[in-house]
Amino acid sequence: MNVALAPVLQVENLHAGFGQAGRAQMAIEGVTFQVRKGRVFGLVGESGCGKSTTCRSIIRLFGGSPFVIEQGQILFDGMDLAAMDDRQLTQVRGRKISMIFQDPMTALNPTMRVGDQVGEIVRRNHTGLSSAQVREKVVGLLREVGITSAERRFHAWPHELSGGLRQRVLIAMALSCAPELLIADEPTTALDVTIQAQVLRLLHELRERVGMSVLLVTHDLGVVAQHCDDMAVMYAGKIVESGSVADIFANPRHPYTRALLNALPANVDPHHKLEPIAGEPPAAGHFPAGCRFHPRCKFAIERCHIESPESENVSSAHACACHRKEESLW
Ligand SMILES: Nc1ncnc2c1ncn2[C@@H]1O[C@H](COP(=O)(O)OP(=O)(O)OP(=O)(O)O)[C@@H](O)[C@H]1O
Repeated sequence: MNVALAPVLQVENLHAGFGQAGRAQMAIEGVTFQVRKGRVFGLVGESGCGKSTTCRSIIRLFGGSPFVIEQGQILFDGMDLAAMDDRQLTQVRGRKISMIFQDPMTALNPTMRVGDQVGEIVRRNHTGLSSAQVREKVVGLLREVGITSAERRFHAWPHELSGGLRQRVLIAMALSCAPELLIADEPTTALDVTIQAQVLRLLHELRERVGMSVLLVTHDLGVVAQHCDDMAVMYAGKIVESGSVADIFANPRHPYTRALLNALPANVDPHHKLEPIAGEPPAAGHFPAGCRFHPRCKFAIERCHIESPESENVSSAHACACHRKEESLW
């Protein structure tokens, strides 16, 4: 086996949702995927399909909302994170797995200078450093994420930095523990397009330089095409298609993936009208019977209304959950 491609994270048949145990509404069901070592894995889908819930389940960060993992395993470094209690998870969270979020402003403390905030994390991860050593390490991290004049910016307040710089500060914090896995939940959605590209390029570079794996959440297939190696498409709490980015872009097998790809600007033929997917994705608690995509699917047949399709391989590293995945529909 190629050791470089061994999975660093394996999520197996994960069922999780919000509410009290026994009465919780499942937001994700049967979610299975692997993030391989040194690879960028893209999790893509429309708003509300369960991308954030999947990521947050891994490190169980829900800002106090009652949350239940009903079934499944989250295997990381030989441990099952789903079976760990909070105290055990603290040893993993922010040490071996770091996470960055969509809005870099709310994730920073507005009353603390950025250097001190990064320093706090450095101290936590590297005990026994002198103040001068902490400072040196912070400045090094700020430089590593491409912040120029790092010594000066050490003393800046978060509000003095642009959105792109703030996201870089958060990436510096996430990197201070040299994580094996970085979970980035829509890290660039709040940023404008040029800054988005810079931050994504930085993640890509770090993956190569530091060798970490990245789980990147996005609703943008263009981002997946440019920055990810492997991907999964989510719809209504389930993964409908997964595999290498090259395989899925060349040969999408799920009508939902196909529709998302059709809507990519580069694929839109100027002579044909863009066909958006009619209708809205259903919210947790309102999933239809059968295939969850069938009310919006122009290829749906009787079976799709009744029977939920299992995810099955269409080639060695490409799986799809659609009753019609083997047919030539397009
Ligand atoms: N704290 C919460 N309490 C109850 N339900 C929630 C909570 N957070 C999310 N949900 C529900 O779980 C489902 C999945 O939401 P989630 O945020 O994971 O989707 P998403 O794909 O990440 O969407 P977005 O791109 O908008 O963040 C949705 O139906 C949502 O309403």
